[in-house]
Amino acid sequence: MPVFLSTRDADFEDQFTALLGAKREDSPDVDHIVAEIIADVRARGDEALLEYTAKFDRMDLSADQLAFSEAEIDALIAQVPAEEREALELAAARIRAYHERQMPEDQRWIDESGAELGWRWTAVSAAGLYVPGGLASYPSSVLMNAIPAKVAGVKRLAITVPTPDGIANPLVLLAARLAGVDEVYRVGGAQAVAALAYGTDTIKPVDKITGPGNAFVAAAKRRVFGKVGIDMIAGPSEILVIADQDNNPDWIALDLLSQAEHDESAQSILITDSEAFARDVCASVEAYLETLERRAIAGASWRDFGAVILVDNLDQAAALSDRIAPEHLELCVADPDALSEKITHAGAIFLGAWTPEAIGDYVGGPNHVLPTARSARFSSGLSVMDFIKRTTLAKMTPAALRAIGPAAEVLAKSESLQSHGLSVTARLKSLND
Ligand SMILES: NC(=O)c1ccc[n+]([C@@H]2O[C@H](COP(=O)([O-])OP(=O)(O)OC[C@H]3O[C@@H](n4cnc5c(N)ncnc54)[C@H](O)[C@@H]3O)[C@@H](O)[C@H]2O)c1
Ligand SMILES: N[C@H](CO)Cc1c[nH]c[nH+]1
Ligand SMILES: [Zn+2]
Repeated sequence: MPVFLSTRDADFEDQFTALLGAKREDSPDVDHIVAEIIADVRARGDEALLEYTAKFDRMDLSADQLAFSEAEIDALIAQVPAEEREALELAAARIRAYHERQMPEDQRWIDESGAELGWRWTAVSAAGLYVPGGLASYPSSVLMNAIPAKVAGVKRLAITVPTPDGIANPLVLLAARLAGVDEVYRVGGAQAVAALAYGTDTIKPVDKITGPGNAFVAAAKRRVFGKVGIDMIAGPSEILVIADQDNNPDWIALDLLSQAEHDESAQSILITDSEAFARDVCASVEAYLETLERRAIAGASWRDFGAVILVDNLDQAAALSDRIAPEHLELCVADPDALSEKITHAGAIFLGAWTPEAIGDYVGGPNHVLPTARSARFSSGLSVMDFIKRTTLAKMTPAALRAIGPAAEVLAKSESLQSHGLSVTARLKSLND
């Protein structure tokens, strides 16, 4: 059973704080293992990569088998049934259309001093896209990573994806082909992140690593940040559903289970103002757990990290939601738009009972790579912005330098940085000569 809290409980604040602090992905053990793996891949390159792949994914490869060849990709793609290809193409088109709107414009203007100022956007040169593949396979994540990168103009796209026991999902390769990915490597976990960051003989280093993954992948991304850019910490999935009693308990139960089934470390939370509805949803979750193929994973997640919170009103629900800062927030209430106005911290919001979170996972259009573990307080879901960077531009004229240069001279003096000041003085002096 998940924990059941009520804001009326005398110790609610303590219980809620304990829920927020629940250790799901930030464990020192994981970080310790990951640090060793990264150091080993840095030191031994492909050799270490092959050993970890044998250990964790049970595959004995040679270095020249790390990358999927074009012929292997062609053969796998040929196996994809038409229905799956069409669904993937629909998803790709919708994701592309959504992300094309995100591309910002360059700016350039002349201010009152006569200085010309601005900025321009350019893409990172090479991006490494982590596609999870341990407990489930994620063709949709290929699209969610690669399409924004392509829209941004990234020249080289490399995917790493674990293929446990050597089993590759043909749809992952088709998604890579559809999205214009250049290289696909059959490696996963912290070792893949290390290879993308530091490079090996086979995998050339990239400038930015994006994509979701389990606790090992999330910890590895944290550790390589600085050597390369990363998007965010997109770890084990989460859903928070705020629902009133006018909902079908089965629908809400399935929404909670949809994220619980990703990982034993996933987290599903229901906030409602109706105790009877909460009990109905819990009963429905238990009933579905009897039948689901992934009941072991979903059941463990619901038991260990699931929660039901009873509130007096929806304002309370919104305030608690902001403290949780969930990856996914479903608002199944009479006026979801009004409630969403009261929410500040969430990776993605799904408005109304007709918008199951799973639509966002596949075909809605917005990105499904989203911040987890409360990091929606300070980061956003993956977007075109993650693959571009801004370079500022400044162009002075003699008149502009005359107008603003003296202030620079004063500030340089106050910082005791003589050459800074003199570089301005020399130019101003030449104007007066
Ligand atoms: N937040 C998001 O946007 C988002 C999107 C999709 C999926 N996800 C999450 O991604 C995760 C996918 O996890 P997964 O496990 O299916 O695939 P994964 O590819 O992330 O992890 C598999 C790899 O983990 C490594 N690993 C496993 N056990 C290990 C151990 N004991 N020591 C060292 N390394 C180990 C192995 O190298 C293995 O190849 C789930 O948690 C899911 O919820 C999140
Ligand atoms: N819900 C995941 C993000 O947390 C994304 C996903 C991919 N496939 C299914 N779900
Ligand atoms: Zn999902």
